[in-house]
Amino acid sequence: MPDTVLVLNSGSSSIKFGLFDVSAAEPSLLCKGLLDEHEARPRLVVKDPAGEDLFETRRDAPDAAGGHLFADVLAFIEDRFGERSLRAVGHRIVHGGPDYSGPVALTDDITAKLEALTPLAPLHQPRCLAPVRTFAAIRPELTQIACFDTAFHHCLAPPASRFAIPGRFEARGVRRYGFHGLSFEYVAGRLSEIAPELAAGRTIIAHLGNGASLCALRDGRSIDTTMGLTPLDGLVMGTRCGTIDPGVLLYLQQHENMSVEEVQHLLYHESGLFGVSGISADMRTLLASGEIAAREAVDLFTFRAAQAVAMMATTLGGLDCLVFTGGIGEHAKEIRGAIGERLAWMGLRIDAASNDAVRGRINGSDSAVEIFVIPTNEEMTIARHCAALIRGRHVT
Ligand SMILES: Nc1ncnc2c1ncn2[C@@H]1O[C@H](COP(=O)(O)OP(=O)(O)O)[C@@H](O)[C@H]1O
Ligand SMILES: CC(=O)OP(=O)(O)O
Ligand SMILES: [Mg+2]
Repeated sequence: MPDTVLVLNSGSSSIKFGLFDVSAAEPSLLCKGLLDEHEARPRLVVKDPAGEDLFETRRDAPDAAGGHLFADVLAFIEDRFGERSLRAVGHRIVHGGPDYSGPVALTDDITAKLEALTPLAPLHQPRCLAPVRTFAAIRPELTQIACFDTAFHHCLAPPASRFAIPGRFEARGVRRYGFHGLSFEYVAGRLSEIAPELAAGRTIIAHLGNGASLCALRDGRSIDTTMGLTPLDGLVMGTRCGTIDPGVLLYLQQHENMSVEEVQHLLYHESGLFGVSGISADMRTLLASGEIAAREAVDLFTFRAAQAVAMMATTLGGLDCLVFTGGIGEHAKEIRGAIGERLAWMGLRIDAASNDAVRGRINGSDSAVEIFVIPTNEEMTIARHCAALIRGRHVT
């Protein structure tokens, strides 16, 4: 019977999971799946590592953040892999606040502390923590481990970590944290395997998914990122506005008489690609649409992403390597191509034929910057951290 770890990745647009065998030095995937709560009858789908269907079940009605479906996942695992195989559940927790620079075994107190960070990640934190509460209720003896999106950026230092507001707020934790760290950590590791000569260089990883952010890395460590105190800052996202004049928020409250809750809802749920296009938050839908508003939303997305690459390159003092990842970064060649074109002045050249291929190195031979597409795997990062933690030798 293998030692296994169940990994949950609750993102803003999906809940994914993976079951990993952690008996060997490197975790290996046993099965993966998706909890789809968007349908009238929530659905659990489990596939083998090659993507072949293993199991599917539906519930009659939606429940709180897939609670019953999490119990179904446990039942499936115990049925398939034996009752005592599961050593821990590892969770992607989006906000770790100022205290966590690495993974931590969850207690009720820590979970409550993380719940208190909900105002700083209202789209994510409740979705990440709901399964923690569910598992604690149905399997109180099970070890649960939090792995934070913020931890990879814990080394951010001034001036990159600061806002230009009075220092007393920084002392209270109002600073740039950064997110998508589990993804950046995985991709940085893959880059050092694929192109070890670039590992010590100046790299930007563009995680372009439903949420989107850039990370500037030197020597494989984060030195700047586009998200800040919250995952609202930076790039244009599916339904989030990204960087915005803070005066807009004051205007909306003072002149549009919007409440704090209404402004929050507007910026997290009704803005970004969805708000600008008025059509969809989904990049696939926008790229396939003939509507002008769809094209304008896509244009704004690539305009702001390219601007942000130049900004991160300034932090790095130049650029050796740009990596695309996330649902859009991995699959939307049009978006990679448009960002590359906007950065031609920096010497970036994307090779059209390589860009059409799904992954790998995509720069032309005349490019001043190496450009890659590397699929992310946040679940693998979590599995590695959990395996190290349960073996009692965790290093961050
Ligand atoms: N083939 C594709 N072409 C363009 N966009 C795609 C493609 N596949 C996925 N995407 C986009 O990726 C985004 C979702 O990214 P993903 O990283 O899966 O999301 P999440 O942040 O929820 O993990 C959506 O905007 C989706 O349209
Ligand atoms: C932090 C964040 O934006 O995550 P996601 O991409 O899953 O929305
Ligand atoms: Mg994601």
